[in-house]
Amino acid sequence: MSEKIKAAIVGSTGYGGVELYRLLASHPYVEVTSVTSSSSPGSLFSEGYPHLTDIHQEPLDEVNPELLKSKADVVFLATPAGVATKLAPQLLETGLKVIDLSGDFRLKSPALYEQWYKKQPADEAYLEQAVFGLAEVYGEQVKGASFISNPGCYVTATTLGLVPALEAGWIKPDTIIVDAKSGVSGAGRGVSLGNHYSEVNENLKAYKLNKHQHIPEIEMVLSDAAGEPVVITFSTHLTPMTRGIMATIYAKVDGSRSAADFIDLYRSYYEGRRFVRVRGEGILPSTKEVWGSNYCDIGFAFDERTGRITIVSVIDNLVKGAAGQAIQNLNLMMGWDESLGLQFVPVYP
Ligand SMILES: NC(=O)C1=CN([C@@H]2O[C@H](COP(=O)(O)OP(=O)(O)OC[C@H]3O[C@@H](n4cnc5c(N)ncnc54)[C@H](OP(=O)(O)O)[C@@H]3O)[C@@H](O)[C@H]2O)C=CC1
Ligand SMILES: CC(=O)N[C@@H](CCC(=O)OP(=O)(O)O)C(=O)O
Repeated sequence: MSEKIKAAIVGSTGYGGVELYRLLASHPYVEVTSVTSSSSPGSLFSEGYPHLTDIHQEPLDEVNPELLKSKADVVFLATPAGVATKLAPQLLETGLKVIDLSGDFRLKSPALYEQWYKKQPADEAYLEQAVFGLAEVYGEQVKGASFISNPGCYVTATTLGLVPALEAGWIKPDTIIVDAKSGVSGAGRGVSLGNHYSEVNENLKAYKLNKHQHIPEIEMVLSDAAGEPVVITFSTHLTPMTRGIMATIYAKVDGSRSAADFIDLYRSYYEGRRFVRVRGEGILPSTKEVWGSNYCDIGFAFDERTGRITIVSVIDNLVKGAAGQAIQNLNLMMGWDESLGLQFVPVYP
């Protein structure tokens, strides 16, 4: 390739945005030409993030579709829910490609978005246009698309852990329970009572039980895989760690299957997809084993007494759960190898 494509990051001062910057900085075919701030345009990126001193020198741009069009080919939106609803259509109208990391275009039903996000939904024509970028499941639809809605972090860990079993009809859809845990960076950089140090440290908190905004998104993917409506019990917990999501998933097995059968099924489903690693028998993944990487690692335990399979799926929420998967989607959109710029080893310990 002779020329790099130019990328802009809106919401660069947040955790998803700064992670996009970190990963794109070493992408062989991408140059970051604009990082924006809606609240402090003109200031330096390194003022808010001193680790970027001498790495990024230009002032932050304002969020202006015409300016972005003049500087970029593709725009990543790492903004809170409700921002992309209006901004993404404006950017698409200028001819830019858009990858939205928020929940604004994931649910195809405006009523469902309003119900779970308590915000005004996007225009239906754009909801239709947005391709849901769960790369290992809908990668073929991502290829050549110009507008991607990147999946939620919990959604990525949970659905990658369930889709092969549901598609194969190996688990009973009405028995699924997901017990998920996230590191605090999942809540973004903004401070709130619930995520400051003394509230989180040495603490484990359940939150948004049966009310989490990722529930309809997970059910959308699982229903698609099962070929019938699926509803789940989904419980989220805040853990005293910076990065990482673990989804521990329980379901009744349909028929007679062992953990080894599940391992074979998942290895065959994800064959050729380098970012899903299926562990061997008796080996369960932990969040640190994917830290800083784009991997989703999956392991199994089968309980013969109850007939239940336990599936453990882990990701780094900021990489596979956000920026990494967004770049994986850019690679697929552009017809490149999906792993470009993402081929790094997890940070350990
Ligand atoms: N954190 C995570 O692990 C994940 C996050 N996501 C989603 O990605 C998105 C970003 O999340 P995250 O980075 O954690 O959030 P942060 O709160 O850390 O950052 C969001 C950034 O958006 C910018 N912003 C706020 N309002 C506007 C606006 N009206 N127009 C333009 N920019 C605005 C702010 O920067 P400024 O004021 O400088 O403009 C802010 O820094 C969210 O939708 C989130 O749900 C998805 C998966 C995982
Ligand atoms: C730890 C924590 O608070 N995590 C956030 C994840 C938010 C997120 O990623 O939001 P959308 O994908 O819906 O945009 C939460 O549970 O709401």
